[in-house]
Amino acid sequence: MDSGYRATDASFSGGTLVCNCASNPVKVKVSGDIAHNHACGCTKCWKPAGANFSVVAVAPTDKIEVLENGNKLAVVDPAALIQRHACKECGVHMHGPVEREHPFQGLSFIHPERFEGKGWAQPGFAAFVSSIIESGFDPSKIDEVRSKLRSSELEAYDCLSPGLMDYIATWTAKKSGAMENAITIENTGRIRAKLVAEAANGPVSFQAEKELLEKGVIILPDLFVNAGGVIVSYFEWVKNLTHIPFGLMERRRRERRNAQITSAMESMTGKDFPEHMRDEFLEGGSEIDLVRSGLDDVMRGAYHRMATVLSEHPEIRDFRTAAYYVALKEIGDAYKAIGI
Ligand SMILES: N[C@@H](CCC(=O)N[C@@H](CSCO)C(=O)NCC(=O)O)C(=O)O
Ligand SMILES: [Zn+2]
Repeated sequence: MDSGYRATDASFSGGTLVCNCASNPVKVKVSGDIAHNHACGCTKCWKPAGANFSVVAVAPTDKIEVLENGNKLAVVDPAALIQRHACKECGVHMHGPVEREHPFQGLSFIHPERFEGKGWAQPGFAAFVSSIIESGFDPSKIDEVRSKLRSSELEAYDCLSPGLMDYIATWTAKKSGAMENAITIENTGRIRAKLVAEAANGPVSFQAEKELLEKGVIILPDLFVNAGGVIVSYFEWVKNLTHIPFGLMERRRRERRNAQITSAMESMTGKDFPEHMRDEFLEGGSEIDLVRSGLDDVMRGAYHRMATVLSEHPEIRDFRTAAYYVALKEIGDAYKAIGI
């Protein structure tokens, strides 16, 4: 990094990475351009001797091919996200695919300085800068490093660049269902699920829902699936109004009753109550158990009401419409009951 880079060639289309061995070097072909080239200060990436930073980029894993002496490669840490394949003799990391489910899945980390040819894209930023301290760098000198990086036009970050962090967060949010329109007509074709449960609000677009329903996919709507938070908030409200925790009045009495039942069963049968059930059976029901039980009951009741609507009204064919039917009918009935 200190001695600079050869110019980026816009027409660069890959090449061969070669390890540091004087004889029988490992050779890995990259068929296509690289992306996100950056300097990395982390302790995991391979660095040339004496360097504080590695230079590391990604390429699609299906564009990577081990050409020669692959038998010299071993995975550095099989538990790591990046499966860094290093040459057992010289230690250079030759390729590191990300195979597990992750925003970088399908990409392989490589070190462009190991390309035989030139023209590869220069690093665009510096990542994991503070991590160099973990390798023994003097923390009091870290500001000098940051300034030096910036003067080489490498913005210094302690994780990845904001663009990549946003990409990772977006992937995570979409996966958790915490984003609206995570399923649209752009990606319904790739959905193999038979059941979609909307864990957050509005994850399936209107058009996508139509397509999925036509394909026979069952969609459990957001207003049902993620109602748990609202239900337990209601329990909390009721508890606040009564100024008393759920189960306070009955718990000890129930414990005594359960102990009586246990000893009666033991004396009637002449056998000990099964040890693995004893504690749970004797327990009088803590507040959290009661809240979970109440939540379970409300959710089952709500599901049952939607299912009844679906079976009694053939013109209603999906759970969302059934849920709205139930909700609006209850509001209507309540209005009628008070004469509005
Ligand atoms: N402080 C730690 C950071 C290690 C780390 O998280 N490294 C990143 C970046 S590597 C290329 O940019 C990472 O994604 N690692 C995943 C992995 O190593 O499998 C340290 O320095 O050790
Ligand atoms: Zn790294």
